[in-house]
Amino acid sequence: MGTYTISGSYIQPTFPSLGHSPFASKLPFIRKLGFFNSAACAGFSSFEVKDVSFRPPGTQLYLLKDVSLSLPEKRFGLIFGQSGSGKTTLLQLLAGLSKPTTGSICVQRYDDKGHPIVSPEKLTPERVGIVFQFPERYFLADSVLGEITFGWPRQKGNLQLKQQLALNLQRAINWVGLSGIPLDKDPHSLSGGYKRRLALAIQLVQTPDLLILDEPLAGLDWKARAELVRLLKYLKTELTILVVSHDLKELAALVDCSWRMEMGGLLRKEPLAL
Ligand SMILES: Nc1ncnc2c1ncn2[C@@H]1O[C@H](COP(=O)(O)OP(=O)(O)OP(=O)(O)O)[C@@H](O)[C@H]1O
Repeated sequence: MGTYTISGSYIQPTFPSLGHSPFASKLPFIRKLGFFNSAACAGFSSFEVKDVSFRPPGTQLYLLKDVSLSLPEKRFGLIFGQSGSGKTTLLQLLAGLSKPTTGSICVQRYDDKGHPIVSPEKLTPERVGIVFQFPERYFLADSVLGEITFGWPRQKGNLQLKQQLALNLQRAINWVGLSGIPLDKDPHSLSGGYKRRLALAIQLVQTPDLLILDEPLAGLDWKARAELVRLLKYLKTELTILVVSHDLKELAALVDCSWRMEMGGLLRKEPLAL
């Protein structure tokens, strides 16, 4: 693993060449590294799912049928619906973990008047951060810093990328309110709420254009849930967030767009009725 100099609240990673890490094959697919800097120009972007159907390879059953949705940047979207209806399946497609059988998942740029500018771009996995249900179950490192940097490049070179990662790391830790936690603390010893913050920080290091959360409040006590909702309210000012959750009441104040997933993988827009 790389080594890190921690001085005050600053972190300086150094990356020795380790060749092929024995952990590489176990690297969870959620630790994707990538960068995308949204073009700073007028107008806005929207994440657009168009007529997506999905049938797992080798099966005849469609889990999603003609799903369409549009989520403008810096908005908070919520998908709800019965267990087994296909919500997680849709998130996996958005994160690029499976490919739609038909349909497209794109980012469309619009001008100030809402007219599309240029052709839609494919939403690539590097532009998406995903935090699965109970992300703490996938923690592998024995320190907070090790957990955040687990998927970072270990080989020599690409200094610019590493410097950028270190800066992003500092920002992600501040964003999620982990700056008071020693970076050498065992992540397994954190409280439930802080484990979720850590899972978020891991994804925020890559500055995702779209942050996807599957049941972010599940399994937390009331206090940790309230704190996480507050954190999501703040993150919403910086990022586009799409959440799958059964906790409609607690998230309602954050939600800009909502959809119900019907059994059989049919998605329809539906405002929250609380
Ligand atoms: N690879 C697969 N092959 C066949 N069926 C699958 C596959 N993956 C998921 N399913 C089935 O697809 C349906 C939708 O699953 P999914 O996990 O997306 O539902 P969900 O709405 O997220 O449920 P929950 O709220 O319980 O997480 C379920 O019936 C599930 O068993």
